[in-house]
Amino acid sequence: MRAYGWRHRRWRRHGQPLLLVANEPRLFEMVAGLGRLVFRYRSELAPLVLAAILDLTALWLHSAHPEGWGWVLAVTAIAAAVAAFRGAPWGVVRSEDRAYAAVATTVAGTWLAAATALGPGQSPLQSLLLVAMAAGAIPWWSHRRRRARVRVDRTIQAWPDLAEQIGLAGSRVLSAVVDVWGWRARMTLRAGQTVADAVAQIPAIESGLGTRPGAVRVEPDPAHAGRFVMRVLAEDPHANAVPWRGPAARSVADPIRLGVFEDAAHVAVPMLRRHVLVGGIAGAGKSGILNVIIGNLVACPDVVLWGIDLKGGMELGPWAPCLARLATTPAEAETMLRDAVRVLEARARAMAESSSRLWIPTESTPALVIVVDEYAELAEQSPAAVEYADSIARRGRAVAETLLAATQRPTQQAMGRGAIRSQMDVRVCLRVRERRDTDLILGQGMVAAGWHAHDLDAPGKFLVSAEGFNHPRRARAYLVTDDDVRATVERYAPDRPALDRLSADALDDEDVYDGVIVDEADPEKVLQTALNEAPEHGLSVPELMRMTGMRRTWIYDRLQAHATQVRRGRWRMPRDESDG
Ligand SMILES: Nc1ncnc2c1ncn2[C@@H]1O[C@H](COP(=O)(O)OP(=O)(O)OP(=O)(O)O)[C@@H](O)[C@H]1O
Repeated sequence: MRAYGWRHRRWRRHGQPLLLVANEPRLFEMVAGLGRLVFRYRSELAPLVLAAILDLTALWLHSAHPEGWGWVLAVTAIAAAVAAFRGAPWGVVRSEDRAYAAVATTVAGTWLAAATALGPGQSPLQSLLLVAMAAGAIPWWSHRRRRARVRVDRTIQAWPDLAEQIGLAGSRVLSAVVDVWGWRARMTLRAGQTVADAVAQIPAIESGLGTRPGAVRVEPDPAHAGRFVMRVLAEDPHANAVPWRGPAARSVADPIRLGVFEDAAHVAVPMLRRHVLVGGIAGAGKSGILNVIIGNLVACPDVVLWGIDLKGGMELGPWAPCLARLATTPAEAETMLRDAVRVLEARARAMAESSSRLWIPTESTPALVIVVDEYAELAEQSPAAVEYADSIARRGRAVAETLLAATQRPTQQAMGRGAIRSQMDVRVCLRVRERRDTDLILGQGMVAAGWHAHDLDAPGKFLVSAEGFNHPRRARAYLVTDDDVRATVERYAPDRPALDRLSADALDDEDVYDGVIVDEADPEKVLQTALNEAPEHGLSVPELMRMTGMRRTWIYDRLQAHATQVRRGRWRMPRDESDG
């Protein structure tokens, strides 16, 4: 059946003779269809259109002002220079694009000048025009960003229909830009709809736009509840590992750069006075995140690092020379956390006496960060340790004593009974198996708000929730290789700080070193005893400095003479000597 439009109704009302219009609609439709086609493919047709315009202009100039070819050349030279140096009027910024614009302007202008003087029909001007057009058209047609812009234009035009089909009827595209990885658009929703509606429709949007699954991101507009930014990633910016370039932090107060967002911005998270929870399935990259954080903190002279690794030191062992203490058994972990509580209390007392509210980390009064790899293991094997950790989580911020804990599923059971999970200020969520695990790591309701960690598809990809990080932006952590760890340890281990006097005094040496009883009057004897009784993984120089009260060079002299290095930066007496 034929559909009759407004033209028929108007003609019927005004009595237009039917005979005259019999073939006109078809002709009209054909012309309109052709016009639509030309408009749709205007970008692709640009070289042909330019050649036609040049021909017609040359025809007119040759007949009206054949002597004006000199002016044409002068204008060409100026236009080519402006295109080359400013990218104007085409608005191009990249040097290759400016070069293309300048060459195209020069060729077109020179041809026009010649055709103005000789006439466009003069042989071989038409052949030259054809060759030049073909040569210029090939890079034009194959230009990636041009094609992307055209695709975006078409998508924007088609959006109203698409929006109906994907359940976002009434939404509109306000503006769109093509970027390195794809394109992004500012969108507005129909009154009453929210970003949550757009988030819920992400798979439908991907299907409607014909992208690969996981290519669309929806980010709320902080200034308007009914608007959002939609990013469409033609390529995954995080497809390849992002190499770590070494520590960027120089103080524990500096934000730590964990990796990069999809727009290549750094993920720089402040960690001073913040407890950090890193969660994700096995192999998701938890140790990788810990490595990035530790790799930065070891370069900060105002923080002391302690580590707990109940996998026998497998994960944190390589950092041992930079850790003032490393616990690898539940008993050591319990002692360490108990000591941390003592440090906390000593600092709190000192601050109360001096009426100060915050412990300011400096090289002589460093912050204390306790790294716990696989927290669930600790909770299972040492409930007493968890009591101490709980206390640190609740009271540690003011005295600059914080926890950095990694675990697979931070259920209440895995985290121990206390309030530790709720005290975690920075949450880093790597890939999880089930949606509800995201809520476990990041907090209740986060999946519904668009934090889809179950969609992360490679190790090291993560979402971060912290103060100032309120939107689910995907990021990928830097990859810290074993060589990076070795180089960083070598560079920074000799300069690691010891705890301040007040904190060190709060520790009971008897307990700390598994029953080593030291005679404080004689540092030589203290050193001898400590090295004899040192644990399997040895003692670090800062620990020995604290025990003996002597300087680094004094310790090194004696270590070189008597002790062996069991691991980089960790010392004890050779076994036969200590046994004897
Ligand atoms: N940022 C990253 N970029 C690329 N690959 C990574 C990244 N982080 C980790 N990986 C890869 O993933 C593997 C597993 O990472 P990692 O050991 O950190 O995971 P995990 O979550 O700690 O696992 P587990 O719970 O078994 O200890 C690594 O061997 C590494 O090859």
